[in-house]
Amino acid sequence: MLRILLLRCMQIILKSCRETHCHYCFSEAPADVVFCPLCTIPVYCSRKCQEQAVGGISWNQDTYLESNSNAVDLGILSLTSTRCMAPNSKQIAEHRHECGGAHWAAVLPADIVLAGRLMAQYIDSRMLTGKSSAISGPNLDLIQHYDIDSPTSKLESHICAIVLLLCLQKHYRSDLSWKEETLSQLVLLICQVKVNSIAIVCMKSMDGGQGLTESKGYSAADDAVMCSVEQVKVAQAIYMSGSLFNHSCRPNVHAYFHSRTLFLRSTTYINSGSPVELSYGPQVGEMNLVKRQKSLQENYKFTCQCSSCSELHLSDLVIDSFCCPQSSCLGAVSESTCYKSEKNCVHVSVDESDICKLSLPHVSKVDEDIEKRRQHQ
Ligand SMILES: C[S@@+](CC[C@H](N)C(=O)[O-])C[C@H]1O[C@@H](n2cnc3c(N)ncnc32)[C@H](O)[C@@H]1O
Repeated sequence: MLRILLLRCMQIILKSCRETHCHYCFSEAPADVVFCPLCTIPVYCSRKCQEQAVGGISWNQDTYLESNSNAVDLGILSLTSTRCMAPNSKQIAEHRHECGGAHWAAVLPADIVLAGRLMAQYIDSRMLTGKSSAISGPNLDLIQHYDIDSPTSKLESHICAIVLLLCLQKHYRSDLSWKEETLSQLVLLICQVKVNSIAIVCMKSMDGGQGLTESKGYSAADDAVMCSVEQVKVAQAIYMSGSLFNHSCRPNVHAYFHSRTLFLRSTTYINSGSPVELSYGPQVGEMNLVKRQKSLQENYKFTCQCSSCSELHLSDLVIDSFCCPQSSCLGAVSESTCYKSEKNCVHVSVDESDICKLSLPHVSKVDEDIEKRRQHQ
């Protein structure tokens, strides 16, 4: 079995989970949450998570904000600024640049704040190595679709990049000099985040229990209870190597998360030289071909060319089908495919090697049968 652990990453909690989940490890937040000492945006499940996200804070009268209440006046916050602190350790705090000043991280969309975190990580690592002059942007080896983006989407990326740059400049103040191309680098970064970010999901019990992670599993037999669980999107992340995997509607690896870490586990034997493909969402058996293609186009802006989309699968035929009313007919008949089929047959590829032929009943005969049944009732 193939197991891959992917670490190099940057994450951001989704707005819908801001008050219910830890902003660092994404587990469900306990009743006694820990707040960021400098602003009211994030909550953490423990001091450890808070320190990892915020870093060491030097306390003084100017920087301290009473933030142990979510009801802090946003007007006051937006007027309050904290002194920019250069990173002084190897650990780069992901949230520090979002603290103080305008409350922008709570307002901008998650993917823009994520792009801001990547930019801040690049700046902080340069400052750590003493290269704080002439900031441009990180050179990430990630695909982007700027060329095919709609004019509205391009405009949105440009406006968000301008706002983000102003926010970052406010945080870093005069400690840095910015290159002219920084703005276009930020547009590029935003486009890369849009194409490559992965949704972090956790399993949530719908019976009011605690959130479950997939690895713990849940055995109804062991516990003699039934439990309904649902996948909940809690955060959005960029994993540098995780972003290299293409989508397949019949993936050969399954992605799951432990806190912030992405794991991939093979679900089938993968031949040497075959691509390792995961699912971005739609899968054969869950949605028909048309719906899968539509979902990938709408959410990820590409036309799926995976092997499963190049041929018709049995499940694509039967998933939205009617059950055949003829007792002698084994199959389920899809309304659309029935009329398109030639000589009253549909050719179905069951798997790559096996092609089977489904016989369809004559529509007029079906009508007769239905009429006969009505008369019997
Ligand atoms: C996260 S990237 C995957 C890695 C990318 N192929 C690369 O070379 O870096 C996602 C992009 O890859 C392409 N892609 C991924 N799966 C695909 C598929 N099944 N069919 C067509 N294009 C796909 C699309 O352009 C999509 O926006």
